[in-house]
Amino acid sequence: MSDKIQVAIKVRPLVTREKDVGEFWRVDGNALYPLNIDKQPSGEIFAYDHVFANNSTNMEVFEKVVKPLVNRAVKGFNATIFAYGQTSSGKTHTMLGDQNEAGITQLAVSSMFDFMKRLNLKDETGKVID
Ligand SMILES: Nc1ncnc2c1ncn2[C@@H]1O[C@H](COP(=O)(O)OP(=O)(O)OP(=O)(O)O)[C@@H](O)[C@H]1O
Repeated sequence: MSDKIQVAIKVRPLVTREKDVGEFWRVDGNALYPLNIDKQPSGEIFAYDHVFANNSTNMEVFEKVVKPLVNRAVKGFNATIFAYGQTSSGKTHTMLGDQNEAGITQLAVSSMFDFMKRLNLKDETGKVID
């Protein structure tokens, strides 16, 4: 990851009220192609560092975007991840997850604890803390 700021888009699945209208976007690689009312590409292209299609999991987002930052953070570098988007775009689902999948916050914290475990840190008696 070379750029200091990276932007990743996660397209969420349609919710019930949107199903009659259908998908608004076609995802291809790291680009989004808006679809017009006939579901044809409108000709515009929006490209980002990463684009995750609507069947992507939070784990995929974590592995691709978050884990490299966690790996740097545990070495002392600063890192920030925030979700930005209009209401109901899926920020909470991505950050916190739901009953079916963990969010990237939980995955990041778990990953940090795994890292600390591998350091075999010892308490004052010399016993490895697990
Ligand atoms: N990947 C996903 N799979 C299934 N459902 C999803 C997914 N992402 C979002 N949703 C659903 O879409 C709806 C809106 O998502 P969410 O509440 O995360 O949006 P939000 O951006 O946090 O909204 P707000 O800004 O209004 O709080 C919710 O019903 C959520 O369960």
